[in-house]
Amino acid sequence: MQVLKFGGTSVGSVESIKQVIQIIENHRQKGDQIAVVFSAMGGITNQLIEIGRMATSGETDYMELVRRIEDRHFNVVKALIPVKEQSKVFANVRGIINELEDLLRGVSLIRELTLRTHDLITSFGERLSTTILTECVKSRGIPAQFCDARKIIKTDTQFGQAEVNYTLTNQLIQDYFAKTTDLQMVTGFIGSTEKNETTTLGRGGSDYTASILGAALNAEIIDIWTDVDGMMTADPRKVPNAFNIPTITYAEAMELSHFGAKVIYPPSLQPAFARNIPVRVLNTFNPTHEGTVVSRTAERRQYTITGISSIDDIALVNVQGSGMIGVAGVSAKLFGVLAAHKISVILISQASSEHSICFAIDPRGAENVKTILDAEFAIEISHGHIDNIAIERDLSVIATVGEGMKKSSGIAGKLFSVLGKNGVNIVAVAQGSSEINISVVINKNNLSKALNSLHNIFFQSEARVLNLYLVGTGLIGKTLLKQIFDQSEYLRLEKLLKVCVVGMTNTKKMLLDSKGVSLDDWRERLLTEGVTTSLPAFVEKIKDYNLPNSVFIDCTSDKDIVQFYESLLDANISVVTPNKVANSGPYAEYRRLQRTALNRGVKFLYETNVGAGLPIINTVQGLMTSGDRFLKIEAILSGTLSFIFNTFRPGTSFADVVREAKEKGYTEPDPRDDLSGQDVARKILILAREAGFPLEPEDVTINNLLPQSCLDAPTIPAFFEELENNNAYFENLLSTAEANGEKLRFVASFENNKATIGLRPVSAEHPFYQLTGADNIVSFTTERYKDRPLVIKGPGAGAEVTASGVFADVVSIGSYLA
Ligand SMILES: NC(=O)C1=CN([C@@H]2O[C@H](COP(=O)(O)OP(=O)(O)OC[C@H]3O[C@@H](n4cnc5c(N)ncnc54)[C@H](OP(=O)(O)O)[C@@H]3O)[C@@H](O)[C@H]2O)C=CC1
Ligand SMILES: N[C@@H](CC=O)C(=O)O
Ligand code: NA
Repeated sequence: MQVLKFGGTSVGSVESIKQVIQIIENHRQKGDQIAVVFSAMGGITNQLIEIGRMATSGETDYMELVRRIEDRHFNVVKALIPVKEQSKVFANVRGIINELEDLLRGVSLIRELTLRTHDLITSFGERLSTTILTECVKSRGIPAQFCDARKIIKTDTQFGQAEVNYTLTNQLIQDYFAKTTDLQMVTGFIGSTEKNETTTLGRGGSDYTASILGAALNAEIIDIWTDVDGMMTADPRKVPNAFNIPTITYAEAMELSHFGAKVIYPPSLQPAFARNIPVRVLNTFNPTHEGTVVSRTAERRQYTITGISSIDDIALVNVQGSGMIGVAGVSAKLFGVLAAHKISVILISQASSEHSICFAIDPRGAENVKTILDAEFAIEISHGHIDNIAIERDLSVIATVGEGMKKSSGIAGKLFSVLGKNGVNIVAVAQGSSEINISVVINKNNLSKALNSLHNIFFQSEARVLNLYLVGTGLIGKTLLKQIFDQSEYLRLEKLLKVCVVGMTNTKKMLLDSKGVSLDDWRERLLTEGVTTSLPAFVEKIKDYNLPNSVFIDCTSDKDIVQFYESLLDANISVVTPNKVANSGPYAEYRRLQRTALNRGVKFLYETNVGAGLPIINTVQGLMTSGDRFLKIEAILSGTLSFIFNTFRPGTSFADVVREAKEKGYTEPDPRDDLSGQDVARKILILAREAGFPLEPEDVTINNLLPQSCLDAPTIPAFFEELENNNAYFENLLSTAEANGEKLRFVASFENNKATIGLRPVSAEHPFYQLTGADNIVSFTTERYKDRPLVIKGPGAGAEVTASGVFADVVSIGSYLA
């Protein structure tokens, strides 16, 4: 025997009823022995409740609503039952409606609606739907019989939420089914007392009917047909990556449903659970989908977590005071008074110090609870044993549920760590010793971020999502976007990383899309959909979005953007940048950013500040971490100047060589920064700081290479003009060096707390002599690398190598967050 139950949407329209009939026919064709339970047509129960209310308050137009109910059922008859059989069914439906009308007339006369009458009125929904469904099935040649559940489900007299008398009910069901071979079409939701008064079974009523029936008949399975593909790992409206759960245990379903998953109401499945009968949740509108099987034990799973659920709005009540420590009976009194006032408590947490108890409630009742507790604990409060009763609002609870969590270590660690890394403060925690639910209370504004980051971390076959915000779509920015686009498939498959660019801006326009901007047409979208921008507006948007695993990438050379870094890091957003400005300003500012990132558990990465993609900063940090000490740094740190002095020949134009360096993407946006030595000064300053020396910008001595007129040039074109004017000067520099068999190198050095940069002729024996192209070279002499220095050498400028360095920093944040 299999029991099928169809909910309100499944029997809500002609089209859906066709699906239902098809499902029933499929079972019949397979020879399955089935019984079918029906809810009222979607919306009818609420209408009946409204009609009851109207009749009680003397509103006469309730008859209009009754007409509409009748019409809706008649329309199904007209559409699904052959014409010659219709009149009999119309008469049948009319008979039921007449009974309802008589009842309502009585109610409107006495102007009183008891719970008992209320139950009787609402019973008409299931009686009407099941009557029609029975006729529809019969008209297709299936021997079916209408079964009024009031004959077989016996309850007490708690109208509205009656208790089932299982001994009597099981016997009645078994006797009834023993006597018939016809397909039984059973009204859900309703039963009757021993005196045959109509009762209803409360929330989840028709599921309950199916469960009672299944248990009494020892069914193989109970199929609950709904309008969704079973239960999901999270609410898909809040977590777009949520997916179907194929199997779940009763206990898990219970924990998840308590937290708002509305697909089924697991307490109504208790009779099936007690007899170990699996319940399958299926979709009438997608009948081939496997749905979710709820059973006593779930199969071995891929994930330790089964689902994540939330109650979006709660208030937390905190009862605290030194007078509570070691005093028995405080919680009994507290929860006793709450129970007496029928206040439902969602979550409780008490630390072993016994100094405070906090509990979560529906925020609508918060003021009332405060009044009640203030009165109940008035004496304790006046004596100072209990502080004031404090209410905290705008909170949410997230429940992470799964049998796989039992006796499995590291789950809580992972949960707290991912929330921590995303800046989600945990206000309260509760985990029962059943170990299948860890509930955390957080601020409501972090709910979406928390749900999505937890879902992302616990359902591991999914790629981790990294949300990127890019400022600067110039040379480095656009190259980075291209590299991310080209590499996205690899990252997804090999690194389980989904890199989403959710925001981008330049000086003209910004574009934000929380689903991610596709990187094949970002340029067009930025141009057409982008809106007027400013850095404060962009940063504000980022904070509003409040997405998990966020990274801010500064690919500008802007000097003012630095002011936003700290607040971004503070909001748990990592920062990656090739822009050297932040790290080469006042030392205190540099330190503050480092500390903020550290305190917040996020990353501030800038490998490309020195030597573009060459692993220079990482190397220094590695040496520092492992306890080495720096004695001397000697380096060529400008790709531009390297290129220039490797390319310039007497008799050619120095300005043209600088132009070529710019075209090749080696120079700063403003090439005066390179030629003035400013860029190199910043780099050696950053290196010295990374090596543990608290240098200020003015501690770097710049031996300038340019004639004064070039330094004074007010604009970039004027600068190039001055370079042309001074060609002889540059030729002279070069030929003097060459006459001595030397080459010109712009060298930065740091030793004995002193940083110096400047042009230096080097002879053939010097390791910097052989440098070609736009290469950089850095030589570190340290305690451990004293006899022979540690040397890093290679291309130190250019779009591809720089963007790839930025990219590597971004990906390392992905690995860190995972
Ligand atoms: N080239 C190289 O080899 C290396 C470069 N770097 C660093 O990379 C950074 C970027 O260089 P590059 O790509 O060549 O520079 P570009 O001039 O090509 O691009 C800069 C981008 O930043 C945008 N921008 C500037 N200021 C703002 C602002 N206030 N708000 C929003 N957007 C802004 C510009 O907007 P718009 O398009 O509207 O002008 C532009 O898109 C620099 O800091 C540089 O030092 C670091 C290592 C190596
Ligand atoms: N302009 C710089 C680029 C890297 O920071 C250089 O030439 O090295
Ligand atoms: Na580097």
